[in-house]
Parts: sequence; structure tokens; C-alpha cells
Amino acid sequence: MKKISSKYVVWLVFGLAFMIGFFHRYSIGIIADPLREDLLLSTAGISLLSSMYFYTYGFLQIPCGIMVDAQGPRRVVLMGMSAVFIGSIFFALSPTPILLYIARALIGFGAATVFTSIFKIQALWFKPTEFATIAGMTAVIGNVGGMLATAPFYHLTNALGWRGGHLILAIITLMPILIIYGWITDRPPAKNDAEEGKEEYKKLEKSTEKQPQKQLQKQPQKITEGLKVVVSNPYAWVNAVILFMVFGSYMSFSGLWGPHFLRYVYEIPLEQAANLIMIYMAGVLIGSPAIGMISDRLQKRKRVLQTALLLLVAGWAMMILILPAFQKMWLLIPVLFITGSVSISPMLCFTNTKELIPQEYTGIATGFVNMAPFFGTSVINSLFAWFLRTEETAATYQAGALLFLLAAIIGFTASFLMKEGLETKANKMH
Ligand SMILES: NCCCC[C@H](N)C(=O)NCC(=O)O
Repeated sequence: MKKISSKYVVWLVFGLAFMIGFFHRYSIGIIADPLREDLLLSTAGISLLSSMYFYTYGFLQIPCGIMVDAQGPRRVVLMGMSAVFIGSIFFALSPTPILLYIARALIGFGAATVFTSIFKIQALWFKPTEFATIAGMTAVIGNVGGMLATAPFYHLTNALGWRGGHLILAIITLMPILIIYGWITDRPPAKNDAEEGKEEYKKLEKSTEKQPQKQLQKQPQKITEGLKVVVSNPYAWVNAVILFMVFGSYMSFSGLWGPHFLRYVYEIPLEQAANLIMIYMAGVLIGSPAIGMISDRLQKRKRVLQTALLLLVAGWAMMILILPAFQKMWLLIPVLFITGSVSISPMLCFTNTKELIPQEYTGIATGFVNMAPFFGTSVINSLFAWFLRTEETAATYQAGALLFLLAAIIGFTASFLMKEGLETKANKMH
């Protein structure tokens, strides 16, 4: 069977898998009420059900990265998406809450395989100077999945019920499984390397081992070596710290505290506050590829990220401290948009980590730094809740939101410790 040779099509198919994973991440809120009624779940039960995904997803990032480096992204995603497929069917047919939890954990496990895989695909198929742009697009495609899990999923489940909705999701999951199985290879066909023609691309290919997955299969000690290479790299830790702080705040604001912060601090109805979060998310969607493109054009990661993080500090300061004093709603809209667009700038940390670690360990490296935002979110969410322990007022929400400002300042400061990956690779080549 003729394999797909367009890197964009390959990326798009993996992107579809990423989108499905993101969809599941945010799907529980919409079906919480019917789940409560049908399976007698409490609020704590709903929260646990939603968290099952995050726990498995976060903890499995490094194991998934190891598998991706050892087995190649194609096999790992096939296995992962099959787990999502089976999990969706179990979810749809679950007669008891316990089976529902198991199904959700299975979905989380499957979805966890996709991010490290898509980054490996990007590393194997795209030129280093295209990497930040395509990584930015990956974040967009994921967020589109998250958006589809809101109103469109509401309408789907209104028509078919939560069980029917999950059966439809299972059918959609078959699409990337079948395409990847039949038409996708881990690496571009050899002739594509020649077609690329760029010196830089050829040199990079030479500088990395041709068949890393076979070697890893034969030498399990290479996995330990890969872990050592990644964990002992101080620059990978710097990127993890920035991701912990900035993505932790981004997920905490957009996923939990944002609407209530705006409601209390700007004295607006919750519905209007939720609409304003959409402005922040629009900033994320536009900022992600834009920042990646600027970074690829300038061939700089550190400087671009630093500029974005400085804007982020200014954005949070305006939103938390300055604008509430003046109650200028019209200014809040551009500030939210700009803060959203720079909140996503740490996508460059994934690109930077990938550039500092040999290509054979891209999976482990991506998995290692991708754990940080999940821990960051849970720590920031809990600390924020601490500020609200006695009462929920404008002052307590403002105090909690200062965590976002503090996290941005820490992220910005940490960015001075980053090392330019593109320069490092170029220097090694000469
Ligand atoms: N709204 C969720 C934030 C996601 C951050 C980022 N765009 C991303 O894709 N991270 C990787 C992941 O596995 O979630």
C-alpha cells in the first residue's frame, strides 16, 4: 500500500488523534448532570471522574516518551488510540460508576500517548526551522478539540445522550487508527530527504542515528541512558520550570478560576465573565502559531519567549492590579486577548528542549517537560483555593490571582537561564 509522503498530511492525522484526546479532557463538564442522574454520581464523584484523565495523562508522560523513542510514534499512537476507542465504548456502556472510572482512566492512558508521539513525528518529518511553527499549530489543533467538547458536544449529547455521544466519539477515533495503520510511516520515505535538499536538513539527519527505535529495542540500557541524558540536562529543567509556572497558570485560569475571578473583581455576571474567557482563548489560538512563526523566522527561541513572558507579566499586572482600580471594561478585552496570546508562548519550551536533546530521545524529553504543566496546574489550583478558604470576595480572588503574576515573574526570570537550542545544533554541525 502506498504510504503518505506529505509531512502536513501525516501531522494532520496525528493532530486528529491529539484533538480527540483533548476533546475527552474537557468533555465531563457538559455531561455532568445526566451522569449524576443516571449513575447517581456525587459532585466529588464527577470531579474524580474528570481527574482520572489528568492523573493518568500526567503520570504517563515519561513512560509514553520512552515508548515513543523505543517503538516509534506510529505504533505507540496506534496502541494509545485503540485504548481511547475501547475506553469510549466501555464509557458508553458502563452500568456502574466503577466501570466508568476505569473507562475514563483508559481514555486518559490512550490520550497520554499522543503529545510525545506528535512531537516525535514533527522532529522526524519537519525541518528544525519549521518546528516552532508546527508545534504552535499542534497547540491550536488540541484547543480546537477542547472547544468542540463545549457547545457542539452539548448539542450532540442532547440529541443522543452521553452514552450515544461516547459511541460517536469511538467511531471518530477509528479514523486516525485506520489511516495511521494503513498509510503512515514513522519517517519520511528516503526520497523526501533528497527532495528537501537543504544542507541543514541533511546534516541534522546525519547527526542523528538512523534507526533509533531498533537500537533501543535491542539495548534496553539505552532507555536508562535516555532518561539520564534528559534528567541531567539543566536546560530541560529550566524549560520544565517555565512550563510549570506559565502553563500551570494558563490552565488554572482558563479551566477553573478565570470566570469567577472576572465575575468578582470586575463585578459582572458569570455569563459575561465566561464570554471574556473566550477572548483569552482566542488570544491563545492566534498567539500559538504566531509566536512559533516569529521564532522560526528569527531562529531564536529564548529572546522570543522572554519578550512574550515580559508581556505576560504586564498582562497579569494590568488584569489583577491596575484595571480593577479603574473598572475600564473596554481595556479588559485587549488585555485579556494579549495575555492569552502570550500565555501559550511556553510551547517554545518544548521546541527548545527538543533542540537541546539528541533526536533519539525526543520522546523522553517531551514527556519529561510535559509533566510540569500538569503538576503546575494542580499546585496553583490548590494554592488559589487556599486564598478562598474563608470567603469568596473580590479581594480574595485578587489575592489568589496574584499567584498568576508571581508565576509569570518566576517564568520570566527562569527564561534568562535558557540556552538557545538552534544555535547549539548549528555550532555542533560546523
Ligand atoms: N488548555 C490546555 C493547555 C494545553 C497546553 C498545551 N497547548 C499543550 O498542548 N500541552 C500538551 C498537552 O499534553 O496537553
